Amino acid sequence: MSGTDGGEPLLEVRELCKYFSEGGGMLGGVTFDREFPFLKRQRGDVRAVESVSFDIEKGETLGLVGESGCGKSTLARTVLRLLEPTSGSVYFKGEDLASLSGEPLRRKRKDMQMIFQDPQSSLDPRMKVGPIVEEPMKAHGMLDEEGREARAKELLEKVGLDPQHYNRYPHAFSGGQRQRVNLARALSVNPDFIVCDEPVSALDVSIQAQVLNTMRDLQEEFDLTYLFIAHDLSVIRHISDRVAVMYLGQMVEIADKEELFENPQHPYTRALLDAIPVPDPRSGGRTALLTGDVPSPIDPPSGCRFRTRCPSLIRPAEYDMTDAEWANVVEFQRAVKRRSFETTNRAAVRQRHFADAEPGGEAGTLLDEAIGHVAAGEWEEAERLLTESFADRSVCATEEPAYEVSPTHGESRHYAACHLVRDDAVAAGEETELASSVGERFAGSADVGEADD
Ligand SMILES: Nc1ncnc2c1ncn2[C@@H]1O[C@H](COP(=O)(O)OP(=O)(O)OP(=O)(O)O)[C@@H](O)[C@H]1O
Repeated sequence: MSGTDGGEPLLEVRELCKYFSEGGGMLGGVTFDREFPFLKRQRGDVRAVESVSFDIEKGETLGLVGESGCGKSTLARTVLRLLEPTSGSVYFKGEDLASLSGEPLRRKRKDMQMIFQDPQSSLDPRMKVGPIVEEPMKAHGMLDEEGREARAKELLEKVGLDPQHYNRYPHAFSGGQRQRVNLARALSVNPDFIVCDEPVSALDVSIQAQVLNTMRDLQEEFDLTYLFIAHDLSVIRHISDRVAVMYLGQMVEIADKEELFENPQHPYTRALLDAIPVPDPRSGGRTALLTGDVPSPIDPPSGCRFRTRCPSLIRPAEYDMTDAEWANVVEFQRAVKRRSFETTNRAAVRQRHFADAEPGGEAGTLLDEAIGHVAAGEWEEAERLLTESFADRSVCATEEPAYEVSPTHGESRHYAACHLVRDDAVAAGEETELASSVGERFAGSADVGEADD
């Protein structure tokens, strides 16, 4: 899903995957605990980044947002080839980075710099800031000693520091100033592209905006392109032209900033936006929070990875249910999975979960069976029956979503990986292998649920 129209992309990322091996083992990936040998551990690859595609146009800032552990840093490092991709391609100025190694890759790296979250630990405390800024120039054989010193002083001034501080040590600077030193250091080799990994997260809120403004000024002056990672949507809103939202290793939505904030299409994006603290303390700060645990990237859910927490899971077409009945079924299935209530008897379970709306027909029969298991304390049986009969039959489980919709703000393309938008889509991804094997019965026939989020 290339993000932009018109201009040449500086960076093109295609179907990029990065898996971390968690060992294999002789027993087919199963290991045993030494202290508690009855405990088995399933090992497999951590699918940190899976099939990610996007473009970044020259001169723009793409904001990358998502909860901790969703794969933002791994994606950034894999794009820069600091980590070897498992598969997929990264084209920088039209050149496939995967085809480079050794000296040509090292030379290319000059054009692609990275700034990290913690300005403290990324600066060597034993070095003065002048030599710190000069270090990358030295490594790439740029200028002579005098030239490097002059450029370092000039850059210190450009990033908002006093060039007289050339001989100071990092500890003499505040957090914001240290991040400015990092900026000067990254700029020293005249890069085209800078990956900024949570560059202001460790700074006081009052300092964040100042550093972000400097970054924007530098972008203009030096014709820079940024991939800007943050978990804080207000920071993303401040700096980005377009925004990409990541969940459990995959892109779920990419759109123009205004489009993403004003017309979000993915329930995960909406949940993130709802979780932004609001300024009025009387409203309770946060309006809604994401519930449920993030599944393991070792064994992510089929279809849409967000479906196990999604407030808008689509009802399987084969069941005749009202929205309220379906909402109760989903809530019950998740509660059983979490074992989040005490087992009592059938009537109490019904009263607790289906007082206002209980489905009849085939769904009602299955539900009755599941409630019977719960009342008998047979949690596993209940969980299996509910998952197989309901959650796994949703199109959200059987088909991987990939759609493009028409934007209502701006010109950029709007990608949304959610089946809820399929009726409005101008383009859709191909049916996956999973869909054709598991979901044949449901493909093309599932109904779009109207559960509100
Ligand atoms: N070297 C590694 N070996 C195994 N798993 C890893 C490795 N690095 C990252 N992971 C796993 O990959 C997933 C993505 O991690 P990553 O650090 O990229 O996420 P993130 O979104 O940048 O998180 P944060 O905002 O906390 O930095 C996580 O499940 C993490 O545990």
